[in-house]
Amino acid sequence: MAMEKRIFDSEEDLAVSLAKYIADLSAHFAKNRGLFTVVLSGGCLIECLRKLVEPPYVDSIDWSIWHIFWLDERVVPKTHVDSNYKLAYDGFLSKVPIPPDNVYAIDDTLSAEGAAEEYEARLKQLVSSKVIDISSKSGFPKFDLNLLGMGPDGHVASLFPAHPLLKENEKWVTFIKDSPKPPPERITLTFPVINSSDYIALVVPGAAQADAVGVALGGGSGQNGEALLPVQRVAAEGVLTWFLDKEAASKL
Ligand SMILES: O=C1O[C@H](COP(=O)(O)O)[C@@H](O)[C@H](O)[C@H]1O
Repeated sequence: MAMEKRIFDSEEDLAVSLAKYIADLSAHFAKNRGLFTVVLSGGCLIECLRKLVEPPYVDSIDWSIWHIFWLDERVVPKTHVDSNYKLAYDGFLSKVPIPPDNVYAIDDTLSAEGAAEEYEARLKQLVSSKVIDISSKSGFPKFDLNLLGMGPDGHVASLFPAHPLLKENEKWVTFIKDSPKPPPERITLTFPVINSSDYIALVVPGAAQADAVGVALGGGSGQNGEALLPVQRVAAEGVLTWFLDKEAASKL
């Protein structure tokens, strides 16, 4: 795995650089695949995408090739303030012409178990129709770009510290009913899927995440050499790029 760390003077500079990084990847995949599969997190990631919906990118990106997926979702209606879909729609998707059929939201009418099963089945269909690639290395779906955020406790997606879901290595999509961060019921992609991505951007602005960034990039480990934090299990099959601002990087 190739890993790169980018540290910016401000969150504004981070957002500018992130937009260029994503636009360049969109152009790369347009040329080489004619499709661009992008996984969105919730949280502050969406705010960090704000430069993409402004000129020059809003006009220059070929949005018709984009296919949007969710890294994780809360089991709430799409209109609920806690919905990652609503966050992404209000802050990003409503502002760019991605074809609505290419936006794969999680079914908000189902239970946590049902929604996870349904999303995994939908991903399988999209693998069959060749929208999503399969990793020849892992056998798991391989998204082109996975846009990850990280919580102050080092969680990514809905994969929390010391939770048994960290070790899920068969399912593509699973569910949690005891999330330590509300709301408790969520569905999430699993680590084998996250780590099969071609490109992962770990977008981490703000002082609240500094301790976790310090542990993760400082190589902190537990007694058996095990990763202390979920974020330390992130390892892109292709390239992992950290986008940090000065505050987030202050403990490095
Ligand atoms: O609950 C969640 O938290 C993480 C991190 O959120 P942030 O607000 O600290 O950026 C987010 O990436 C995930 O998608 C979300 O469901």
